[in-house]
Amino acid sequence: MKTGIDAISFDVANIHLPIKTLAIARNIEPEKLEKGLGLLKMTFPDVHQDAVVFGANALTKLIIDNKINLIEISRIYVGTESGIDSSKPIASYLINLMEQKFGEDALAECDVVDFTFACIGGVDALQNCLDFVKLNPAKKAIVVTTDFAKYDLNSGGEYTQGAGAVAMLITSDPKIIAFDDNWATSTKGVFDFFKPYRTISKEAITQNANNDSWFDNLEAEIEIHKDQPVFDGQYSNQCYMDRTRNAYFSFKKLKNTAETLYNTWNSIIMHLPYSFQGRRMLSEIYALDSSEKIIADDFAPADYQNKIKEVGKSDEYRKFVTEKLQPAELASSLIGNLYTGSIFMGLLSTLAHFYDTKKEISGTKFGFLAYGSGSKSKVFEGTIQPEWQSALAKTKLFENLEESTEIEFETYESLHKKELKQSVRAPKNEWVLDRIEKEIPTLVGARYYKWVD
Ligand SMILES: CC(=O)SCCNC(=O)CCNC(=O)[C@H](O)C(C)(C)COP(=O)(O)OP(=O)(O)OC[C@H]1O[C@@H](n2cnc3c(N)ncnc32)[C@H](O)[C@@H]1OP(=O)(O)O
Repeated sequence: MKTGIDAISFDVANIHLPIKTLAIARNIEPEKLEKGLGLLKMTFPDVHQDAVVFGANALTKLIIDNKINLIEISRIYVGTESGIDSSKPIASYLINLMEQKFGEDALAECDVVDFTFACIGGVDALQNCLDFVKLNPAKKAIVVTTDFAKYDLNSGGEYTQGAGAVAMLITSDPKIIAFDDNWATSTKGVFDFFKPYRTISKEAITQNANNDSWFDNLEAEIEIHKDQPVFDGQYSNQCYMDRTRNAYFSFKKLKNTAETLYNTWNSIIMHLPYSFQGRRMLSEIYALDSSEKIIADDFAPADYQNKIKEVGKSDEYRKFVTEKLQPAELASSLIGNLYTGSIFMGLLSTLAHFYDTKKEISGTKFGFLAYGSGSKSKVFEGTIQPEWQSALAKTKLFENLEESTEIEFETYESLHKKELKQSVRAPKNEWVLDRIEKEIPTLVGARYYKWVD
């Protein structure tokens, strides 16, 4: 029996800053961001949007577009690293909103939970739901990945920001992609990127202006959880490379194959914190998994990185990137980082590209290389199913991304500092954050959302 993704939908922030505008304001060469990292636009949440809003919108679209009967859904598992609460999961908010829209008690027996492991939490949720459906083939599950990839102003991560969600229906006999049973994992506990609770003075919060006004009543020194991570960019790249390489070669062992694995994949879907991360990180695996290219015996360890760089710049590798990686990069260039959703947006981007260019990919294999800081990689593969095109007909990814509204640099900065009070784009047919409770002691901090027609 096959298990996999039967339907997919998304919701991304529909306002953006051209990356060139940010580059000029920050005194960075635009070519570095555009040609070096593959960035074109950076999406950013509007005043009424947060991770719950994106997740709820993607989920609502999935339900409506695919006429899902909610009684059939046994699980809604959320991958996120943008939790708005240390106790109440985003999944609990989603249940409430879906019941508001589709009827009280529609999900009363549905199991819901959040999975958090940086950017790989959505893949963990997927793997769990696949196992569940394998055991219960008549049942269905939904995976929602939702995040706001927010970095400090002027930081090295600022130009990789983005926001949005991807939702997927997981069933037996899926229409889009069926996953194989082999999954390889590589794990190591490191501090490459994390979001710790930090003790911070009230003064510092006010200077940062990144606070909500209800902090005003707190003591001078408080412990807060910031949306923005503490990170070491180059070290996080090294961890990404080390984990994905180890998981890739474990996967080869699991499959017990001497064949160059990536040659068996029509497309390669990787976690893309920015568009060109995959192509910059994969050259090592590309070089190592083919005896003709290099293998450690051919050169001293000191030559190793140079040799990898050389391979990465070769025409052969460029051709490989264009064929196998570029379709996944297209949406990332126009959106930015989606954290848990990035790998699934890469899948959607690839499918939408082949759909728009009318390429038949049914029966081909896709390879997946997932990564989450902290750190963990999972490598797995799936086969595209005969009905993938009909399942994708309503998604219209690139048409939707074209409708994004450009914002000025000043608007971006005031959104980042939470100074803007009125939405840039009036909401329509979507969930919005209505208010945060500030008065009632037993509800302080509770977030309330509403649907806007
Ligand atoms: C969150 C996670 O997923 S962990 C894994 C990734 N880590 C992150 O996303 C953390 C947040 N982000 C960051 O810290 C940073 O944005 C990073 C680490 C991703 C990038 O760091 P930077 O210092 O900005 O860029 P870096 O020097 O690594 O690369 C710039 C690239 O642009 C190229 N470049 C520079 N100038 C130009 C130019 N004028 N024209 C063309 N290319 C240029 C460089 O050659 C280099 O590419 P190459 O190494 O492939 O040759």
